[in-house]
Amino acid sequence: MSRHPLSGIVIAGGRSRRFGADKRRLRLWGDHGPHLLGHAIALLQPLCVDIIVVMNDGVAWPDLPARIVADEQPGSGALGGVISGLQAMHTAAALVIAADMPLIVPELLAALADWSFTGDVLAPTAPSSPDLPQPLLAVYRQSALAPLRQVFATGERRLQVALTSLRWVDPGPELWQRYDPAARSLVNINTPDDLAQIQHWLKKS
Ligand SMILES: Nc1nc2c(ncn2[C@@H]2O[C@H](COP(=O)(O)OP(=O)(O)OP(=O)(O)O)[C@@H](O)[C@H]2O)c(=O)[nH]1
Ligand SMILES: [Mg+2]
Repeated sequence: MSRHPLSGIVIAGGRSRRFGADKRRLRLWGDHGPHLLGHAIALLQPLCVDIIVVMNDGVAWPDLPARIVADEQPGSGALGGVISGLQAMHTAAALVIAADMPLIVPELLAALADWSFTGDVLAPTAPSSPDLPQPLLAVYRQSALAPLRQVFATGERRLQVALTSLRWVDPGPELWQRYDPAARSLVNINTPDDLAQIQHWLKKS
C-alpha cells in the first residue's frame, strides 16, 4: 500500500466499437482466469483502499469486487469517465487505468502509486511519443477535477488534450527502463488485430 491511501479507478464505459464485442469480458488467461475488467481490478487491489469502476451497465456485473459508478454524462468518452470517477473518490488521489490494458506491469503500477510529485496528475509519456501524457496509466489528485470539468465544459472530449491543461508531471524515462522497457503496460486492445498480437505475446511470456 502506498504512503497515502489511494483509490483505484477503472475507466470501463466504452462501447468496444472497433473491437466489435464487449472486450471487458475477454478471458486472455484461459477460461478459469479473470476477464479483462476483473484483471484490471485485481491489479489495483493491493495498492488501493477503494476501487471504483466507471461504467454504465453495472447491472450486468453483479459480482464485481468494486464500487460501480455511472458516467455523469454517458457516452462522454474517457474524459467524462475520469471526471465521474474522481467525483466519486473519497481519497485525495487515485490511480487511474483503463479496462482494456492487459499487460500493465504490477511493479510499474506500484512505482506510480508510490511516486511523490507536486501537481494535479502524474502521467508517464510513451517512449515513442515523449510529449504526450498517457492519461489512463496515471495518478490524479482531487485538484485535477475542477480544471478537467472546465475543459469538458468547452466541449473538448480528448482526455490527452485535457491533461495538458493540468499541472502534469512526467515520471520520466527511468520508469520504463526500470520496470517495462518495451512499454507493454500501455498496450490496449482496440481491434481484433490488437487482441491477436497480445495473445501472441502472452503465449511467448
Ligand atoms: N466511463 C466511460 N469509459 C469510457 C468511455 N469511452 C471509453 N471509455 C473507456 O476508456 C478506455 C479507452 O477507450 P477506448 O479504447 O476508446 O475503448 P472503447 O470506447 O470501448 O472502444 P471504441 O468504441 O472502439 O473506441 C476503455 O477502457 C473504455 O471502456 C465513456 O464514455 N465512459
Ligand atoms: Mg483503448
